[in-house]
This record gives sequence, structure tokens and C-alpha cells, in this order.
Amino acid sequence: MRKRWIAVLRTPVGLGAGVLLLAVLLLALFAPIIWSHQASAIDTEHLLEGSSSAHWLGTDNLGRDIFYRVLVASRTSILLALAAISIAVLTGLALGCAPVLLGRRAGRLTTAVVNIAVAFPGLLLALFFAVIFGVGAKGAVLAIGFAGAPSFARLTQTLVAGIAERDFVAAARIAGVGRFRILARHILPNIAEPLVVNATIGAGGALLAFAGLSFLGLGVQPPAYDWGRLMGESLNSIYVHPAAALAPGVAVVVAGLAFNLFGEAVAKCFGVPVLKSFAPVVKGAPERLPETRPAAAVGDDAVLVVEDLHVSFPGAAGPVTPVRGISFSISRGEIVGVVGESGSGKSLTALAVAQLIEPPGEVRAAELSFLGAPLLGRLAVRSTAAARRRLLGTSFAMVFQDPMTSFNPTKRIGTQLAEGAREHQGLTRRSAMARAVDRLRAVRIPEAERRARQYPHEFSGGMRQRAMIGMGLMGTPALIVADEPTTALDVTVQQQVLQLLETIRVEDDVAVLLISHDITVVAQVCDRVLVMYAGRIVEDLPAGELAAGARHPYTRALLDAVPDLETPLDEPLAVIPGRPVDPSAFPAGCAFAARCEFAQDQCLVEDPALISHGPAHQVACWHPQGTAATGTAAGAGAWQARYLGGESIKSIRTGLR
Ligand SMILES: Nc1ncnc2c1ncn2[C@@H]1O[C@H](COP(=O)(O)OP(=O)(O)OP(=O)(O)O)[C@@H](O)[C@H]1O
Repeated sequence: MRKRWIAVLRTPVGLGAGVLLLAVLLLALFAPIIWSHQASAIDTEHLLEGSSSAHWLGTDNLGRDIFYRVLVASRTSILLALAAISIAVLTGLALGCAPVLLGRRAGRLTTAVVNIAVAFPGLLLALFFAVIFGVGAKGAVLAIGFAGAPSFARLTQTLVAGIAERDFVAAARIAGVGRFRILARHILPNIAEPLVVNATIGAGGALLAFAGLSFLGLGVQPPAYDWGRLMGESLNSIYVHPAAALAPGVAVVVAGLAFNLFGEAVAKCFGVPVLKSFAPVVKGAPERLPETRPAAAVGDDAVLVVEDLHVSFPGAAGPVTPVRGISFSISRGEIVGVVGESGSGKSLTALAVAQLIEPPGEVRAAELSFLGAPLLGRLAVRSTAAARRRLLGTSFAMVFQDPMTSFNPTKRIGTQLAEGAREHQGLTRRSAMARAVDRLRAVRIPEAERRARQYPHEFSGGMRQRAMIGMGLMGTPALIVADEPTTALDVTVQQQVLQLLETIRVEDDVAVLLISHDITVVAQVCDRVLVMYAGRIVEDLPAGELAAGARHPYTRALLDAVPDLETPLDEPLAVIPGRPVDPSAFPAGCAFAARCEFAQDQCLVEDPALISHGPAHQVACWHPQGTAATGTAAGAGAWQARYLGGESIKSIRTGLR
């Protein structure tokens, strides 16, 4: 942080504006103390005089020295501008954070109000409020403050939306941390910097606006005076006595520039974001019939039961449904892998299970229950909602893909681990911290006590990922959902994280839902594999059967596309031809048909259901491979041979991710 401030002062603009701003603030502080007597001394013998050695900028209609009055007016002008900008920032902050605090409907209403208010020119709003709050300094401060609030509200909304999507906020929500606490501890510290910088820039604008209102007679009233008031008083004699009117104007410009330029220089060096419009909504797609399948074998030890899960988002041409009716269950101590190309709906499935799909996204399911408790549906009783939060906070853990964004960068690792335990287990700060250290030890973080006091950036990627798993172990988790937990890690660290998950599963009988685009990772550590394509499960089989027993052409294509040490280096790598389907335009029939070698007419018109093809093995395909009718699994290797000679060959990484 210190380094960045030094960097600001190293730039010519930053240094110049910094010095200027300091001078303006010192002037505001000391000028009334030193020169108020000279500024208010009436001299009837020298009324409305021009510049002279005694009065550098001349005198006003009571013979008072204009130069001293301009100096003394600095305090009122700057204090009132700072008061106005404070009101603007605080009101904007309250409005901008409303969507996080008030929930969907009230949040939308606030956003609509802010959007309408932003559309009005600031000056018009200021004049409107000035009339409402009345003539005088207080009214003008309120008017300028409220007129500036919409743009700060919009800025806050944008910043909050950016932070609220980060993994560490999701982690806090999964840990059951309340909305106010998430806002205070995780969101506000991360948006404070851009807000302060923008407030500094805004102070320049407020100064100008205040001078304008005082000039019009709506701001500071006599005998008090600020720069705007001095300009107004000198206006009548501007042709005979221009310095008296210009001097307060120049003061406004110089002080405004000092705030603006300094804010800009800081913004540039700190990389503070500028206002962006919200991302456009994805194109819509027609709603499709839900896929049905026999419910997964649900035993008494089922930790998670998902039945006919849909996730949809509003689109321009109707709702888009990237997850279309998937069903599965996970038992205690079971590791279930989910594989599929990018966009197949793996992450959305995990997010839906973790209750992290935000409106306007919508989650529907015939059943979505965790440890027997339903996760969907409105809860009328407050205590039931709290119980659900507590259940998720203590028994559910999520590990995200990017260990860099999984933790709040402004908080120590130990504090972040302890947060959920204090909230749900009622632990004191000290015992929550002791448990955090113990959990860090459990996930093999060396020198756990010292490490708990460190910030996320002081951890390596692998350590952060293990600490994230440690956070899940603060309670007594029954399920860990790991969304591509090793994608951002190198192979050695990847192995350590997978081993850790396996150890936790064995020792604590924890179920794991492991999402990965890497079918080899899944085959290595999972008991069962769900293969997803275009928002559906197309094959559900024991991991041990993957290599020889996979029947869906898509699963086989994924397997064939994995290079091994025997893959000829002088030949192009195998890829799955074509592209994954756009969720806004799922075709009729089997979604994989266009890329499938075995597709026939029926595949193009009828969508196959996921049906049993042996014990614990289900396939959604009209022509599953490895049966008598379609040839053996080895026959699918011919498919690879065919495409190895194909034209549009891409790397396996781009094909699968
Ligand atoms: N908030 C959203 N609004 C609209 N569409 C979305 C949203 N989030 C995801 N999608 C779409 O849903 C589809 C599935 O996304 P998802 O993130 O689940 O894919 P994935 O299989 O996890 O892929 P990856 O491996 O790249 O993470 C994608 O086409 C994606 O564009």
C-alpha cells in the first residue's frame, strides 16, 4: 500500500496535485485563524477600490479586503463541499448495497430507482433539492449531497456486484455468514479504495456545484461567505473591478483541480475501476421437456439427493436453461466425479447444490435435499431459514477452482477460517482461532499457527487450496463440493490436493462431488462418474468401468481424446469434432447427435432418456457402444482413428476445457 502511494507521488501529476491539495487543505485550516480579522475589517474610506499595494485584489462595497476574504472563505467552501460529498457517498453506499442486504425484490426496486435518478443531470437534481431543502448552507449541502448520491450508488452497485461474485464471498455464504456481516467484512473493505478515490474526485465537483449555488444566492447566506458568495457579490462591479469577481472563481478552479487531479492520479496508480455497464443477458432458448430418469439409488446414507434439477436464466428470447433436468445422489464417503466439456453445466450444477445461483437465475428441482433437509423453496419461518443456513454452514464445504480468489485478500487466513465457527458453533474468538490452526494442521499446512496469521497472498496456490479445504473442515462436513479444485495448480500440487480429499473422505466418511474437465483426474480418484453434455447427464457409471465399459459415444470420445505417453508425437492430437451446443439453442433430439459418428435419424428428433445398462450404469443414447448390436468398446477406438486423420484438429486442452 505504501509503495503505491509513493508511486502516486512519483508521477508529475500526482506530485503536483498532491502538493496543491495539501496547500489548499492547510489554507482552509489556518486562513480563518490567521486572517479573519483583516478579512472582516470594514474600511469606509476605501470602498470598492481597485488593486493597490495595500489591497492586492481591491476592496468590496464595505471596504473589506477581497484578497483576505478569498483566503478565509476557503474553509467554508471546502468544509461544505466535503460535507456534501460525504452525504453523496454515504447515501450512494446505502443505495448501492441495498441489493445485497434487502434481497431480490427490494434490491431490484432500488436499482431501478438509482437508474432513473442517474438519468437526470446532476445540476438539475441539485437545483431541485435546493428548492426542497430551502435556501442556506444546510439546504445546499443536502441538495448537492443527494444530487451526487445516484452516481455513487451506481458505482457502489457495480463494485459490489463484482466482489459479490468472488469465490470468497460464496465461501462465506456457504459458511452461513449473514448478509450484514458479509457486507461489512468481505465486500466493503474490498470496495473502499475505489470509493475513496472517486469521492476525492467528486469533492472537486461538489466544490464547483456549491460555488454555483452560493453564486445564485441559494447557498451560503450573509454574513457568512464562501467563494461562490464572493463571486455573486462582486458580479455587479465585474467590468470596473474584475479582480474581485475573478479571484474567488480562480480559487474554486484551483481547489477543484487539486481534488480532481489528485483523485485521478491515485486512481491511475491504484488501478481503480471505472463504471462499466452490466454484462448483457445471454440469448434465450426455448424451454425443453425435462429429461427424466429413474431416480438414483437413494439409500439411507444419502448425503445429497438431486432429482430433475433445472437451472435457468432469463434471455432475450425466453429463458435459457443450461442445466436441464439432472438427477443423482451421493452417499456418505462416496466420491462422485462430474466431467464434460466447457459449458456442459458442471459448475452450475455445483452452484445450484451450494445455493449459490443468484437471481435472476432460477433453480427448480423435484427434489434437492442435503442430509434429508430440503434446500429449495421459500422458508416462511425465520428459524427454519436459520437452521438451513446453519446446516450448510457446518456440514457443507465448497472448494473453488481459483485458489487466488477463494479468500478475502484483506483478511488473515486464520480469521477467515474462524468466521464460520464463531457464527455457527458459538465459539469465542480465541477458541475459533485455535480450531482454525488445528484445521490448518489437519490439511498439512506447516507452521499452522504462524500461517494462520498470514494473508492469502502469502500462501502458495496449493496451500491456499488446502486452507480452503481446511475452512470446510471447521465444522463436521458431510459433503465437499470441489469445482475444478486442481485446474489452477501444477501436477505435483494437484496430486497433493487430490490425496488430501481422498484422506478426508476415508478418515471422516465425507462425500465429495468432484467437478473436473479432466477425465483422468476423475477416473483416478472417484467411485462414480457422471458425464455431462449440454446440461444433462449422458452417462452415469462406476469409475472403474470408464476405460473399458463406457458406452456413450461422448464418454468414449472424451477418453479417446486423452493423450498418454504412447500417443505419437508426430501426429495431431485427437479432439471431438464440432463444438459444444449453445444453451440458448439446444437442438431437437440428442444434443450430441451433430458430433456423433453413430447418430441416425432417430437421434436427430428424439432425445434419449438416461436408462439402465447394467448395475449402477446408466446411459442416455440410442446407440450405446459396447453392445452386441453396436460393436465392442474397442470398436470405439476406430472412431478415434477416423478423426485422427481429420482436418480440424485442435489441442486436447482447448477441446476439453
Ligand atoms: N449467469 C449465467 N447466465 C446465463 N448463462 C450462464 C450463466 N452462468 C453460466 N451460464 C451458461 O451455462 C452454461 C453452463 O455453464 P457452466 O459454468 O456450468 O459450465 P461448465 O461445464 O462448468 O464449464 P467450465 O468447465 O468452463 O466451467 C454455459 O454455456 C454458460 O455460458
